[in-house]
Amino acid sequence: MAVVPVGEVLLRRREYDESDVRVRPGRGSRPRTKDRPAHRDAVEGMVVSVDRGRWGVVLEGDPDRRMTAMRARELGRTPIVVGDRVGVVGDLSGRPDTLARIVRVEDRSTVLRRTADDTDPFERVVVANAEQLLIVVALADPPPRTGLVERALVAAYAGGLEPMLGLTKSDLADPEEFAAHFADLDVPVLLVGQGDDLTALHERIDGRLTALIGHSGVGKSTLVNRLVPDADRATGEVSGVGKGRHTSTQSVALPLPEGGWVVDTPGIRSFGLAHIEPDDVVAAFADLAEAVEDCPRGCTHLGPPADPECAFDALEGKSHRRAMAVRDLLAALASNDPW
Ligand SMILES: Nc1nc2c(ncn2[C@@H]2O[C@H](COP(=O)(O)OP(=O)(O)OP(=O)(O)O)[C@@H](O)[C@H]2O)c(=O)[nH]1
Ligand SMILES: [Zn+2]
Repeated sequence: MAVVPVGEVLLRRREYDESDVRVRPGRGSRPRTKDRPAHRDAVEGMVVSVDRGRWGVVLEGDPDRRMTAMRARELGRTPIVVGDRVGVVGDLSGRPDTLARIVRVEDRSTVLRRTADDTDPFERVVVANAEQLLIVVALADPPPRTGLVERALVAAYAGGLEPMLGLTKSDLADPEEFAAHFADLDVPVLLVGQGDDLTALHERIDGRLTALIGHSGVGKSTLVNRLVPDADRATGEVSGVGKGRHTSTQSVALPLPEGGWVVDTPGIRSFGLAHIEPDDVVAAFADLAEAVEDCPRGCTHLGPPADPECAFDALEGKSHRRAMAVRDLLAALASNDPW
């Protein structure tokens, strides 16, 4: 039975659209909302799928207690996304043709966003409350692009997710050179290709909520099918309870047999970096967050010539190396090229 730990912050309630509230990990500055006395009897659930006005919800983290729900009218157009912690009332039996009602959406502890692209003009939260982001990258076929990974890392740090890199196709190319780019960030790097042993990955994802992203063709589906042996069936089941067919552009949470969830995020091609400030990224690193308190006001931490007095440049040793690696991420953020 999968049980997803519920962060203290998630127990507070949300009554309006806070999808624009920026999550600053480690600062304790969560948005405050008024407590809502109604629906005290609502049962806690997690959203595992979204399909045109219907949400797949599991009760208390148990994949076997799955139901379809609608959004209560009083929530208006409050976005509800995969990973959201919700309160549900009504028919919770999950039997065919029954519909529960989502009456509450809890504050999110993390948000992974995507920007607008040509298929979807709106910026959206793709996954809420994921503790980690597994960035799946092929070492060849297609060749890896550090820029793409840097942007994913920025989105993870700014959204409060712990990132890790999962490299595939190490049978086609040596991982060392690519992995070296990210060594100073202390991002865990795991081999997760077709022939790789997944024990180390399981140690990190079992019992937790992990979002997976990856460019088309990197082998993400191959990996998901190894992690969740009945993933295709699970996806089908989720769609079966909704209004229509599952659309492959929606995120879906899949239960790991060992407990915990992976959220597959098909079709994500860009991240909402335009709305991220350099300090949102820096905040993910305690030593660097402290250092930048000595930076001049408005410092973007890019170093000379833009920021000649950046405190990053006064650091030494490991912190300096990490600062320079973070500076590379901030440069990717500043350039704001799409993937
Ligand atoms: N050589 C090699 N091929 C792999 C590995 N992992 C996956 N592949 C192959 O790469 C191709 C793409 O894999 P998929 O799992 O479909 O990739 P995906 O990232 O889900 O791509 P989309 O389905 O397009 O989103 C398939 O032909 C896989 O068999 C690997 O570790 N090594
Ligand atoms: Zn600075």
